[in-house]
Amino acid sequence: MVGKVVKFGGTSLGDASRIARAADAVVVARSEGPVAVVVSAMAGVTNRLAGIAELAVQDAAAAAAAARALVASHADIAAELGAAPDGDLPWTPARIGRQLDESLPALAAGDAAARDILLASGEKLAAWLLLGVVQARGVAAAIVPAEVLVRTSGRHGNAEVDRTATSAAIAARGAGFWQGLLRIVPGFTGASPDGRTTTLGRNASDYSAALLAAALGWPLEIWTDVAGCYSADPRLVAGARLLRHLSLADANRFAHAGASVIHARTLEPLLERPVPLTIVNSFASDAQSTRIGGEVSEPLRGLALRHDLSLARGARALTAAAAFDQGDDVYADAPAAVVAVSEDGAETAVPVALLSVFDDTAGASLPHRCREALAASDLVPLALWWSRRERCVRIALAAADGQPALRALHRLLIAGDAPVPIHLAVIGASGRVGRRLLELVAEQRPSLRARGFDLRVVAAVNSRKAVVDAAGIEPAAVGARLAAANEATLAQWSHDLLARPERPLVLVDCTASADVAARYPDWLAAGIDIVTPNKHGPSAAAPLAGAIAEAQRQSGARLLHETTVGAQLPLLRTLRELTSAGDRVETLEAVLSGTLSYVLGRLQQDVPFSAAVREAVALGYAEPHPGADLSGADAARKLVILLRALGVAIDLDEIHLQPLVDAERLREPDAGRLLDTLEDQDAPWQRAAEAARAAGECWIYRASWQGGIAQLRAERVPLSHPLARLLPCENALRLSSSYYRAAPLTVAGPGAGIDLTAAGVFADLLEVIARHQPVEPLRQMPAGAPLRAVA
Ligand SMILES: NC(=O)C1=CN([C@@H]2O[C@H](COP(=O)(O)OP(=O)(O)OC[C@H]3O[C@@H](n4cnc5c(N)ncnc54)[C@H](O)[C@@H]3O)[C@@H](O)[C@H]2O)C=CC1
Ligand SMILES: N[C@@H](CC=O)C(=O)O
Repeated sequence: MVGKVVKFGGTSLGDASRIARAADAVVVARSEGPVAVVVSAMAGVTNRLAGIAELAVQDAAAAAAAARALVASHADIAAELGAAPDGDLPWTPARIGRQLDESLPALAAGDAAARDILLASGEKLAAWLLLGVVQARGVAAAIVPAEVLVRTSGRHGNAEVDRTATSAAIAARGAGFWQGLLRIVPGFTGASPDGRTTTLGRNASDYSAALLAAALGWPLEIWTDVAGCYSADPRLVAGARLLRHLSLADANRFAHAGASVIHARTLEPLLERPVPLTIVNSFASDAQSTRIGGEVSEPLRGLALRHDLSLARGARALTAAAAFDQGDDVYADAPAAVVAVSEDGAETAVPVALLSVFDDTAGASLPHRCREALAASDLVPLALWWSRRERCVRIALAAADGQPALRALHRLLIAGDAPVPIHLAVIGASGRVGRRLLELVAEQRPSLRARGFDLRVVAAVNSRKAVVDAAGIEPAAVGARLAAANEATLAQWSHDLLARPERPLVLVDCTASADVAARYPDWLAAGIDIVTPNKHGPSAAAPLAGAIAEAQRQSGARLLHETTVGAQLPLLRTLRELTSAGDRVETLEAVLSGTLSYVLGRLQQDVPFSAAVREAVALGYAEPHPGADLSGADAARKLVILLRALGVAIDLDEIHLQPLVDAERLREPDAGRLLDTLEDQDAPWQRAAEAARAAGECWIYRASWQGGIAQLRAERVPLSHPLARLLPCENALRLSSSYYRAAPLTVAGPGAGIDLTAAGVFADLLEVIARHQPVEPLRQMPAGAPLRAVA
């Protein structure tokens, strides 16, 4: 009976909930026939184990403590899942812990065999966890140690597999063994001829699974965090297409060129004994996948970029570059292999990008079309040649040109005139700003399409529910889709979103939630751009603010939040630009709260305080909880954001803040009940307004920064004061600086309101979108590189 081999990557087993989902998938698969499962270590565990191995050399006690903590964390997850395996177990966390303790002296001495025992324990612990959950779901299962199946050389750390001996060892167990119990095998691991544990090199669990599938003749499913193989890396190319059916040979050509997701080594056993391979996204609700092998295949059309190569300078260099295609795996394993050597043999290498372009429908015209596409994008290749062996065009480019060329060629050769999809996840989609933003998306979509972009809402979330749909959600249908959706926690929908492969993905946070803002570093690190009117992220204290900045720096994704101060007023960007041009703030005063500007303005028009607050709420100026406005806390966040734009390092707790109404009453969590308590403020505020009027003054809620002190409070100012002349809801800023000394820089206008805020958020969105123009401007050749094109 034919079964299947299912392999789970580290992200698919990243935490208790993911392990539970993996177990669910295994149970379903088992109900359909025999299954063997291969597991990676939980995400991050192999790196931690490698760190422990290094630590052991310097500080054995610290390494022992770290190893114990790591093992214990797996036992904790088993407890959380309520599932510890039973039966005849080859290992348990306790036994692995003892083994690691015992191997510490050898690890401290740098023993490679001990290091392999340590590294392999990640997969063993993951197998143990999955076994427990699968058994708890009523499936009879057992672990098979990889050491009894995978025969390798004794090269610890990166052992070579003896495929013949491995196939024989797997087959020797007999059909009944594999078809009876569900078998769980740790990936990445094997054993040397003398029976010692070896490891197969980084990311080798796919290879382990392929060895097992080929030996059993069973199809292989690799469950990972992407839906499969794309026509280009979807993190780099907007509009990359999922390749649904590839032949094994084409997948091998693509993988050799550096296409991500599948490693060429994984395909080797499958090429020898063909069985189909399917790549499945463990997290996506839609069932997209790439199937490799099998009866159906499509012509290969895609691009792969490698940027871990170097090209030596010198007259003969590029001619030699063509030898790249004749050499076997000159570049396959070395992190920065030299593609060619210079004439004098010196390795004065410059980093290059190597782009491989496959289009099996293009025939002999492909090199010519590539040249034209590069020229149309003002990109100059260092070399361009046809690889007869791989049937693709290879293009060597200056390293900085790699990604622009990838995007340009993908657009011009593969995607054609199809618009670039921009994927949107709207958080707070049922709120006032969120709903208006969705209307703008619907209204502006046609004009954006004419400019080559296809705006697609792929996720919509409110405080209780979430819809994620890669096929797109009509903006007008978001409300209904959310109403019909399942409940989802922030952790759940964030996790689903992080697993989405689509890029560009822009998360629009239209909440006022600190919990949502706390996730920004994770999303940014995953290359998800964020656009938001939520002040919690940009005004966050040091740890979160630092993590947000670092995630942007590392991934290149951006957080845009121009509306967090003054809604759509031209403020933050201008101030940042002035600061980068050398301006230095000296003093500033401002009215930053639209709500309080409105309320205090209406007092002057004899409207009672409590009625004015209700009006501000109804007009959409107030925060979801108006206590944030009345306490001054919302304005304080704006002052922090404003000062940071001016280069002043400041945190919220440094602001001297006087609330507009007493702090006790603001503890009321229910917004409606808070409004009901405000009537007793009417008389005192009426008296205060009259007294001010009698003195030729009015009340404003004034923000100031002077002598390094930032404060916010209600103040009386003469009617002639520039900040006194504002209409209700208007904001204003007066800034004196090194460039604005003679007369202050003044910006004033409506500073709150749903329409203006949503328009500002949309403007930020357009700025993010503009970065994804498919063709990028001309880049310079690296200075002083005497390279000669041989195209
Ligand atoms: N109204 C205005 O004039 C301006 C508003 N803003 C900001 O715009 C943002 C949105 O304001 P409104 O639309 O008035 O708020 P709202 O209360 O109408 O909507 C908030 C939305 O966020 C959702 N939400 C709350 N917590 C969530 C969570 N943890 N996970 C997922 N969704 C969650 C709610 O379900 C709702 O859909 C706020 O940050 C506000 O400060 C910024 C500038 C001006
Ligand atoms: N509640 C705010 C509006 C959004 O930032 C205000 O009143 O200014």
